[in-house]
Amino acid sequence: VGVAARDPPGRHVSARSHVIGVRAALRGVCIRPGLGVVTAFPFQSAARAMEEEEEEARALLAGGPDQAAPRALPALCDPSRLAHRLLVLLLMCFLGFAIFAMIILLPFRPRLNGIGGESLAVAQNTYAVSWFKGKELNLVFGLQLSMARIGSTVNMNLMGWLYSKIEALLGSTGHTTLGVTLMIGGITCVLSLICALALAYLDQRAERILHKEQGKAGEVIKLTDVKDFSLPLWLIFIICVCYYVAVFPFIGLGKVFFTEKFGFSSQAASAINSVVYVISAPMSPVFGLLVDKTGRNIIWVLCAVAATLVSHMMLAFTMWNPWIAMCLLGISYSLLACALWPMVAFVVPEHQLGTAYGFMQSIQNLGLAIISIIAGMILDSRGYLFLEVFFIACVSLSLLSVVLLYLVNRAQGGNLNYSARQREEIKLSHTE
Ligand SMILES: C[C@H](N)C(=O)N[C@@H](CCCCN)C(=O)O
Repeated sequence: VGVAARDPPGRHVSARSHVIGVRAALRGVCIRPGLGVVTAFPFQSAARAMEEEEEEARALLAGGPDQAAPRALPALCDPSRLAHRLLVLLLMCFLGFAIFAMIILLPFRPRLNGIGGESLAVAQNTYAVSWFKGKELNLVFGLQLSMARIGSTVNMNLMGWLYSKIEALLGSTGHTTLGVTLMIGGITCVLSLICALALAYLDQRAERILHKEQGKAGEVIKLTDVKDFSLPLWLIFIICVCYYVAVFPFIGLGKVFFTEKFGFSSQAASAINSVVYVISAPMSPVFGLLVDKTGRNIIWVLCAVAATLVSHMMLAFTMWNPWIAMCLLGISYSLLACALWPMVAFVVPEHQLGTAYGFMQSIQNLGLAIISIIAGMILDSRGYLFLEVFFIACVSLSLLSVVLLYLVNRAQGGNLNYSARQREEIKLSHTE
C-alpha cells in the first residue's frame, strides 16, 4: 500500500492517504495503486469507512483545535509525551517538598498536620495515578516520598540556623524571632501553591487535549462509594494501618527507647531515630524503580512487612547494635511505601481514587491517633519490652493481611501481583 495514492477527483494527497489506505485495506477495501480507484468489498461499508477516514484526515489537516494540536505540540507541551510527564512530576515533587518542609515546623507535629498535609497527600497520590498509571507509577511514589523526606531534612537543618541568624539580627529571642523565622519558612508554602496551581492547569489541559472523559454516565463521585470497596482494597487499608502504627509511633517514642535500653546519649539517640527517614530519602526512588521493573507488588509488600517484623524483634529481644535493626527498618519502610500505595490504583476505578486514598489516610490517621495513646499507656505501665511486643503484634497482623491479600487476589484472578511483563502485555492488548 506504500505507493503514491490519488483520491477520486485526481488530487494528490499526502502520506496521510497512505495511512487511510492501509486502514481501509484492513477493513476489507482494495486500493489500486496510482489510480486511487477503490474496489470495495462489500462496497457500501467500505465506502462508509473511507468517508469516515477522510473526514478524520480533513479534521486533522484543517487543524481543528483539539485534534490537530497534540501532533504539532513540542514534547514539553504535549501531555502524551514523556518530557511533559516529567515536568508534571517535577511539580508534584515540589508540591510535596515545600509543604512537608513547612509541616515539620508546626508545633502540632507529628499528628495534628492533618488539614494541609493529608489532603495534599490525597491529591498528590491521585495525580500520580492519573498521570503515571501503567508507566512509572511505583517510581513516582518513591520520588514523591523522597522529596517529602528531603524537604523535612532540609528544614530540620536549616531552621535552627535561620532562627539564630534572625536572633542576631533583631538582637532578641522570643516570639518576634520565632514569628519571623516561621514566616520565612512559610514562604515554602507559596512555592507549593504555585506548583498546585500549575498542576491543576496542566491536568485540565491534558484532559481537554487527550479527551480524557470525566464523569462518564454513572461515574459520579459519592462518599457512599466506600460501601462498594472490594475486599482487596479493605485488606490494603488494614495492611497500611497495622504497618504504619508500628513505625510512626515507634519513631515518636524512639529517642527515649534508645537512651534507656541501649544507653545512648541524647544526640546519638536522635541520630539513630532519624535514620529511617534518612534512608527513605535516597532509597524510595530506587525501590520504586525496582517495583516498576519487576511488578509483583504483593510480594514486595510481603518482604517489606516481614523485614520490619524482624527489625522489631531484634530491637525487642536482643542487645545487638540497634543501628542494624533501624537500618533494616529504614529499608523495609521505603520499600513498603513504594509498593503499597500504588496498589490502590489497581483495585478501584479512576473516578473513585480520591475517595479511596482519602479513606486510606483517614483510617491510617485514626489508627495512628489511637495507637499512639495506647503505646504511651503501655510504656508508662509496662515498659519498653511490652511496647515492642505490642508493635510486633501490629506488624504480625499486617503480615497476616498481606498473606490474605495474596490469596484473595489469586482466587479472584486479580492483577495486584502481576509481573511487569504481564502488565505490559495487558496494556498492549488494550491498546490494540
Ligand atoms: C502522609 C501520609 N499519611 C503517609 O502516610 N504517607 C506515606 C506515603 C504516601 C505515599 C506518597 N504520596 C508515608 O510513608 O509517609
